[in-house]
Amino acid sequence: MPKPGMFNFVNKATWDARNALGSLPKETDRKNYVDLVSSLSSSSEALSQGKRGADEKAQESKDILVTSEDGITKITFNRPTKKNAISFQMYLDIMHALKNASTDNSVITVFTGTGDYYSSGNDLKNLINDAGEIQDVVATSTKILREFVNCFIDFPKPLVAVVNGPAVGIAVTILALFDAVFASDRATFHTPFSQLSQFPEACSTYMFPKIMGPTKAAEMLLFGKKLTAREAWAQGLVTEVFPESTFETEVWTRLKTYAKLPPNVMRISKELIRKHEKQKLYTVNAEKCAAALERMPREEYAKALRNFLFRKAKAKL
Ligand SMILES: CCCCC/C=C/CC(=O)SCCNC(=O)CCNC(=O)[C@H](O)C(C)(C)COP(=O)(O)OP(=O)(O)OC[C@H]1O[C@@H](n2cnc3c(N)ncnc32)[C@H](O)[C@@H]1OP(=O)(O)O
Repeated sequence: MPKPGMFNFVNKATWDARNALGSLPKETDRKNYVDLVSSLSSSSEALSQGKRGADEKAQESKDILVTSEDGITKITFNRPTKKNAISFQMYLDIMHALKNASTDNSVITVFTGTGDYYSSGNDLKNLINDAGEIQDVVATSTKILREFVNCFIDFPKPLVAVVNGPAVGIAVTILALFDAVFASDRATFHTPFSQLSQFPEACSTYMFPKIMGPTKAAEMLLFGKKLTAREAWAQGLVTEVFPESTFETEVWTRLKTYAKLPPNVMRISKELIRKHEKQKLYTVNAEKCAAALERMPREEYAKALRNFLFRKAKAKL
């Protein structure tokens, strides 16, 4: 083989390395190569395990709790004083937790909330700065949102929501990407997007009509109708509703049984279920994000935000 040119970096490096070996017998050359690759792969595994361990520690932020027990990784919205509203940091922590959960030893992954709420959705204060001024952070939000939703589309193991109380906004829409949704009869499901001058996210514009039919989906996504747990079950968004008094015991007993099912077959079945939809879901997610960036009526949005942020002060007047 003639010596490759100086800008042909990879081939030149290969050529130089081979040349340096001189006339080594082919078999010895092959064995050395296999030994080298084996040593590299075991050290890179150790490195990634060490890194994963460090990541696990890093993700123990106070607002998102991650625990793993009985084959179940539990991701908890843990910001009860703010009704578990999801801050920017929490979106990042959840993505991190999902990435770890996809490769840890657990069989299923579960989301739930601390306190009386499951989650009040996006933290509306994500969009204001320390001085209380509304900022145009739509571009940043859109980027995080797209990656966040893709993590749910791609999540390879069974994903279950244990909806312990009211859920609002993105905490509701994302449920359509879960494999099972267990709700307390105290839970409600509210998507006030028009009231907030926002577009429905998390592929709900595609998944909700598919799950509940277009008119029921429009009732939720366009008109912001709040559903009770039983209504959400009747529309197919919720798998099963449990009485509040026995909710935790019944649900966790059930989940522990599910976590004993063979993990590989569940993972492959989930892949087969989602396979034909994946491309569509990525597209819908990207389209919603592009619409938020380019077509969001910012004045209406700012007004809706101001109404929420200053509602308590107004009520006192
Ligand atoms: C990366 C970005 C991605 C963007 C993705 C977009 C998603 C869209 C959505 O999720 S839209 C949905 C947004 N959520 C809401 O509109 C809910 C707003 N909150 C409320 O309407 C009410 O707070 C309530 C109905 C959830 C609860 O009412 P209640 O009267 O029982 O309690 P308080 O209002 O006093 O709430 C207690 C404190 O919690 C704060 N809080 C609650 N929800 C949010 C929230 N979503 N964002 C920010 N803060 C929230 C509330 O302000 C109180 O705090 P305070 O005690 O400091 O006043």
